[in-house]
Amino acid sequence: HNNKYECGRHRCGPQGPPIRFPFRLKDKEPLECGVPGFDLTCDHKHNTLIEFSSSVPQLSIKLLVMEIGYETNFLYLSDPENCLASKFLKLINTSISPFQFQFYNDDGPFSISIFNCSPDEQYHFSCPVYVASDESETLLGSNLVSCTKVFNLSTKITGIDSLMKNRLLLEWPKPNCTVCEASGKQCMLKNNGSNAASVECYGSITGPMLTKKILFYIAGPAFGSLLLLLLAFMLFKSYRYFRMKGDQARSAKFLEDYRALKPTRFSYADIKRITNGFKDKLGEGAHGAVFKGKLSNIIVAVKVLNNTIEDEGKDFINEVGTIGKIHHVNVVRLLGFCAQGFHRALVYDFFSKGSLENFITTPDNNDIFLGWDRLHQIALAIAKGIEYLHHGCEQQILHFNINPRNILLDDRFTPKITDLGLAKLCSKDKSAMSMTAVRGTLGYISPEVVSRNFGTATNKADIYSYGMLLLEMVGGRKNMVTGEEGRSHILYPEWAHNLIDGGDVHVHVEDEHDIKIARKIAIVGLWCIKWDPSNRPSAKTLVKMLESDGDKLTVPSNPLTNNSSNSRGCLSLEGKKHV
Ligand SMILES: Nc1ncnc2c1ncn2[C@@H]1O[C@H](COP(=O)(O)OP(=O)(O)OP(=O)(O)O)[C@@H](O)[C@H]1O
Repeated sequence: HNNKYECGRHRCGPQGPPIRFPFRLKDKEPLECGVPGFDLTCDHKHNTLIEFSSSVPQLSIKLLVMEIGYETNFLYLSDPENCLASKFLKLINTSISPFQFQFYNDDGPFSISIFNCSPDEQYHFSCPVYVASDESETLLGSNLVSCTKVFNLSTKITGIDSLMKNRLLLEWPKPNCTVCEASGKQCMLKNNGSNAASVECYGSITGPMLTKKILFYIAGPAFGSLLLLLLAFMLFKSYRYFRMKGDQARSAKFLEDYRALKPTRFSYADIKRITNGFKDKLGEGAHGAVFKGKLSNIIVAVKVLNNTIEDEGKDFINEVGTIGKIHHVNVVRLLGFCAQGFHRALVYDFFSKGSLENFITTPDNNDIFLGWDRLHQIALAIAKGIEYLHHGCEQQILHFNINPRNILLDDRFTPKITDLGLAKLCSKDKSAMSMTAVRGTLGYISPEVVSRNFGTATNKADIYSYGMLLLEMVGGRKNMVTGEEGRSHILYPEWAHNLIDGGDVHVHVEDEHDIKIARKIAIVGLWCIKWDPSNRPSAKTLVKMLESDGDKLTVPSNPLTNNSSNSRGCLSLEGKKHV
């Protein structure tokens, strides 16, 4: 009993049956681990063997233990030489105690025949002796013409057929551990092994067997998983390494392009990485969503375009090439782009203050209002940006969508015109409500762009939009009117003329200097929105007008003078100082 925990820990090989009471691994386990007659051994191939010895040495045989049915008291054997039939002849003449062959209970004895076949026939069989449970049938079926019957046996032993399959079933009546086994416990003889009929249960099978089980069922897979993990880790490391190498190369290329003021082409995977899986969304416009990203320590904004078509993106790349050549302090620079399958993206510098729209407000909104000097600087800088687009490039560039949302501000409130050429880059407009991709944003579109009846669209369309933007900056109101009622105001903003009434600016302004600025911006704005494009100033003139002190600027006439007094778009400024 002291050694009981030494018992039941063995197996000859990973596939072999577990060896526990009443079996014992001879020479490895103490005697009390098993019962006499149940000794097993292992061969050098890790097979489990049982020996049935006889006083006549030639009759002693060793068979392979394939399976031990501890809960059913069955032992499944086979012959390592694959000639179980000949071994069977010896077995029935040998004591196989404590085992017995399985017996029929009901059907009584039956006969078997054992044949010796000529060498010619023997190749059909694994060994010279053939067993048939039904003589004639087997002989006919197998056409054993050159076999001679060597043995006839009338027996109640069942399962003889399985000898042909090299399988023999033995059972042991005692000791009977089925109860212990069924309850997951270990089994041992009572009273120190004096009576094989009487057993008791203790511990659990999983206890002593655990080490083995751990080895075979847990440690094995665990080790395998560990190996897999190690492999995966190494793969991941090398992937990271090559990715890092790739990233470094891309970063180097990007920095090179950046210095050369050239947009870099990125793959969609790059775009994903730059935006960290599109994590930080800055906003969404009519053409797509904008995400914050990082590239070689440069913070970028990535615009992922909607409504793209899958093609080689040649037009897109050409267009991007043109836009990529545009470099001006007041125009957003295109750092890179992506054209892969359906994917189209544009990579720009990131501007922390967002768009000018965030700062369109009345002067009394101290938290947002930028101050008249700064507004003036912004207005002038935008005009310079437009002047560059219209007159400073090889090819005239028309924006067609100047509006406060498309003016971004950097840390020092330097304005940058963005969304350049987007109308051309995008195949279709998503939001028919607020935008017409080719024409611009409602509220900023010039009459001739809305309808060709009013003339042809020229660079003066951008001047019109810019004028609306200036008037918004002064009036502090959003120039977007939606719904049926607002339609006429979009076409011609009467309210803008009310900003300047009789030469005075109708905005809440205290300081003389500020009044001058507000007046100047408003007058320039009004000139820009003249109905006839030819009456609008060019971008060059705009710059001059805004750079002048403004005293000599005349207020343009209001084409709607007759009904302007009851204008629905009138700016309500009650209670504020009229200057
Ligand atoms: N380069 C950038 N840096 C910082 N923010 C940006 C940048 N580009 C765009 N944004 C922000 O992303 C949001 C969406 O911009 P986007 O240009 O797509 O739309 P929009 O101009 O508002 O609309 P639309 O495209 O219809 O004119 C806006 O809030 C804008 O301020």
